[in-house]
Amino acid sequence: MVNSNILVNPPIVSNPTPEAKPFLVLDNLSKVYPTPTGPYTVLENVNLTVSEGEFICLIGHSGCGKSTLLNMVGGFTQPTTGEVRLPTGVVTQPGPDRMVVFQNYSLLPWKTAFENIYLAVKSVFPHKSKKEKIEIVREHLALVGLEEAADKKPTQLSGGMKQRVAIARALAICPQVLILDEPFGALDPLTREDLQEELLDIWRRHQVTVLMITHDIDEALFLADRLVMMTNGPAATIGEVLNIPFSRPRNRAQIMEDPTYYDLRNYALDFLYHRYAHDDAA
Ligand SMILES: Nc1ncnc2c1ncn2[C@@H]1O[C@H](COP(=O)(O)OP(=O)(O)OP(=O)(O)O)[C@@H](O)[C@H]1O
Repeated sequence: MVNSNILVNPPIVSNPTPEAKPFLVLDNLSKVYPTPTGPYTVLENVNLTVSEGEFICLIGHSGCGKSTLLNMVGGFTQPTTGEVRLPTGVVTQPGPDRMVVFQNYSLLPWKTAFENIYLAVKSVFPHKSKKEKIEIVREHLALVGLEEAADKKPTQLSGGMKQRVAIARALAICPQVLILDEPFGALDPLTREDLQEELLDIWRRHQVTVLMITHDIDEALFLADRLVMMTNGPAATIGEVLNIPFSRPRNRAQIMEDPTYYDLRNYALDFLYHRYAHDDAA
């Protein structure tokens, strides 16, 4: 267990609403599921305002409702109360402006890497010429360094390569928000670190707004502008939001030499394993 008294410089804890212009707004969201034993409140009073191009990581114990929250942003499930807003309006259904990448890659196994991306591009840009669509696919395969693997099927790709294809497919249709549900959870540590660096590079070039679930505090501290820490369910909510002040582009070795890194890390660990310890995790 981590003792919060050991913090030398307490990290800056931000309010959920930054001063920058709001882009994605989670406004007083709650989610209640009907169950055989009565209504079950998963989330309550969730408020968060995200700026355009921000990188947000979400952390919290298993079952607290992180996926439920991102599913509401994705439009796959509707909030019981409150709403998710983008400048284009209230989110009521899935749309190409919000693309999701899951941990299990979700590629079509009978299609090649190229075809998996092409299908997504074709469905979102039906009016583009075939030449343009092929160009978009090639450009995005190159973005994730997979030009050579274009004709391989998912079974011929490693986990890291499959996840690169899934990210390329999501970005090829130019979403405004990229939703990542523990995208690197199934990867070995070295591949995971490579993909974190690639994701940061892609994010910088695409200027996409990212919401990412992770169970890994170090991953969140390397990637995010802000780390959203969830309380435990039932009726989970956002407990605190940590500002992660490291300048960009980030260098992992440099960050790990910075005492602030350990202040933030200890603070997040204390939140998860002391203040909001989970029965199974405490
Ligand atoms: N359709 C549903 N009906 C009833 N309960 C549900 C439904 N979907 C999810 N839940 C419950 O809501 C809670 C939150 O689930 P969710 O998958 O959002 O958590 P999570 O934080 O993403 O978990 P993990 O980190 O393990 O993926 C869990 O208790 C889950 O059992």
